[in-house]
Amino acid sequence: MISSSSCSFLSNSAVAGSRSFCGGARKGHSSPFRVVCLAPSNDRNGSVVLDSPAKKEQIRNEPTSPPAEEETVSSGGPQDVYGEDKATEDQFVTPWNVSVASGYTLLRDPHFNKGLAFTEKERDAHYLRGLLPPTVIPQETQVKKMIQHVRQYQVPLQKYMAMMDLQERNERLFYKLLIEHVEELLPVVYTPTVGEACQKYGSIFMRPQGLYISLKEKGRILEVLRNWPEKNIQVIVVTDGERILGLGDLGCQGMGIPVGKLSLYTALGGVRPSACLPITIDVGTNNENLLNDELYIGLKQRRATGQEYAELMHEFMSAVKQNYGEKVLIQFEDFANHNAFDLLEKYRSTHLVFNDDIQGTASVVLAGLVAALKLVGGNLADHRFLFLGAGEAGTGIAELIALETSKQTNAPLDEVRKNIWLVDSKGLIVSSRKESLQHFKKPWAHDHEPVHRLVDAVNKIKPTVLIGTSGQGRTFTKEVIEAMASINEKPIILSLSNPTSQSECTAEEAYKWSQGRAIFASGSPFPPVEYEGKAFVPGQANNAYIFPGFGLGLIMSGTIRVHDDLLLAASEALAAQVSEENFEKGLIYPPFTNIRKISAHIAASVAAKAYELGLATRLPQPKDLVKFAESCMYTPAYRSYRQQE
Ligand SMILES: NC(=O)C1=CN([C@@H]2O[C@H](COP(=O)(O)OP(=O)(O)OC[C@H]3O[C@@H](n4cnc5c(N)ncnc54)[C@H](OP(=O)(O)O)[C@@H]3O)[C@@H](O)[C@H]2O)C=CC1
Ligand SMILES: CC(=O)C(=O)O
Ligand SMILES: [Mg+2]
Repeated sequence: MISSSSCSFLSNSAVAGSRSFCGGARKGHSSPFRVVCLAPSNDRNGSVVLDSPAKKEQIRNEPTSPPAEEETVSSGGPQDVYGEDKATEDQFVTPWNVSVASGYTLLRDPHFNKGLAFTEKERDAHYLRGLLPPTVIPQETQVKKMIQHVRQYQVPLQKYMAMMDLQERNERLFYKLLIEHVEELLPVVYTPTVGEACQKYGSIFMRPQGLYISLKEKGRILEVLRNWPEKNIQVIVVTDGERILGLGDLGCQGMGIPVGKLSLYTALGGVRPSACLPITIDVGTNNENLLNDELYIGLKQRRATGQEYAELMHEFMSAVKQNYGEKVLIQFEDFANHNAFDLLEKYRSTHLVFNDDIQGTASVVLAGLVAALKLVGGNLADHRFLFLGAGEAGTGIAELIALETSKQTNAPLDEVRKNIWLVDSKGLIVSSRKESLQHFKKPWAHDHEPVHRLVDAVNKIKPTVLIGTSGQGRTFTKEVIEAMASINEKPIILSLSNPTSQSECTAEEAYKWSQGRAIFASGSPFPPVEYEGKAFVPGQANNAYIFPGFGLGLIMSGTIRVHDDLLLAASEALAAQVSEENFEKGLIYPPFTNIRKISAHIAASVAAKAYELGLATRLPQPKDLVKFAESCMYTPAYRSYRQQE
């Protein structure tokens, strides 16, 4: 056996950042075991050497006779559109090599396994002969095979499990499949199916994903972070599981959300999978079913609150900064609103933090509204907004609309807020309720008599835009939609709550009850609807449009703090991606098919704004930020492995 550090290509820093699964292999298997190095390796100029696209094509066409390994060209860097994934690292070129075990262990390492795509030469070089059936198939064929495999399942959760299984076996194939079939597979790895997966998380997973930090680890969180095998982390998505989609407190089982969001960071935004870290903070759960379930995987105690909660979170935030530095992005996801706003407020000036439910959602909805104005006319200031739901998503969106309107009109924020109304579980938010309101609702308490029912609020406020962020399914009733349609020629109706079961109305209901006049989008996807012989394609208003590109923009520019203007920049970039063809179909969001291109534009716009505000630390500023963003993106094509001499 040769230890990983004996690889002559490995510099000290590369050793620190490399994955070595040698230890596991030693314990588990007695198969031949040696160190191999992956191309890329470094040429003398410090640039990364990769196989050329032409050579990759040759491999595809002639899988049984791979070209000589010496035929390599320089790649990576800004010219290499979607070519390599190194540019999101801290230095422009990071000299690294990775050591992996060969043989049986290599096949069981999801980061490096290629399955039947291992070439004849690789099979010889890496002790794989006999461990695989004799056929060699290219990655493209593997993708075709896998999509057929996923499609054979009728039950969404089975499709989800097939995808997770693939992710655990062959990471690059997982991402290639997801990228190439993004419209079809997004509802499988993300909402709505991820909601059901979280509900059943404890029983469907054989192998833990991500990092669990519970109250038991108090005082030792830095130690726990150091147990994670990757060192160069760029994005952490963290939840405490208290508000998972619209499904409530799922405790430790909320882990499905950070895992799913981070797979979108990679597939949609091109952030390297090894730079992504899903974390669940387990402070207990108030979900009685879970507390009484002997198979529940989390802490069986009621949720810690107050000082105990704050101390654990503070230790976590400090440990993250200590371990990964100032520039790691921490995305808060699906915290309950009584913690979410406070955490964002507390850490926004000391850490690079972003709350997806408050800020990402706001940015995506503002983009959809700006696009919708092209269909309905007028400026933001000409419209009146009514929300069902005044929590993270509702007040986050409301605040960004107000900010943008105020910038456009030079009117004070307090003045423009008066055009925006919110309804919570107790009715319309009005000034007579102000004393008892949570702090994030107070700015929305306008003078009005109390109104209890949504339909009455619609008839009294006469909104042009109705937005559902209540987490309560079927609350946009026939009466409500008909009222919107009687007030507006083209009512804008957004049912943002997830998963599908919690959507305020279905696409079919929105079109049917508005006689085909609604401009509709929903948080979870609905299939196209036919109404009176006309096809309607509903859009998906989901923060998945924003956070991957937004995060990439922060990372590639080395931005150290999130500023509201960055959210506006992301929003503007997304709205600009809606084409005439999309508008003709009534769409206010572009299709997800082009999401990597969209993400590159969002990233560029966010980075440009960060440079303008002096928040970006990566200097000099690249000239063409879109190209730079594209060059930073991870691509899941297999790499050629070569043996160490
Ligand atoms: N499409 C997307 O990208 C996103 C969608 N969402 C979805 O939005 C929903 C809400 O999330 P979030 O804002 O974080 O949750 P919060 O818990 O912060 O807010 C929920 C709000 O809905 C109100 N509410 C609950 N029941 C009713 C009811 N019957 N009538 C009127 N209002 C009601 C609550 O009222 P009260 O304050 O009185 O309790 C609260 O104001 C979830 O389903 C989530 O999945 C969230 C983020 C992004
Ligand atoms: C989409 C999302 O972030 C949510 O529903 O919570
Ligand atoms: Mg969320």
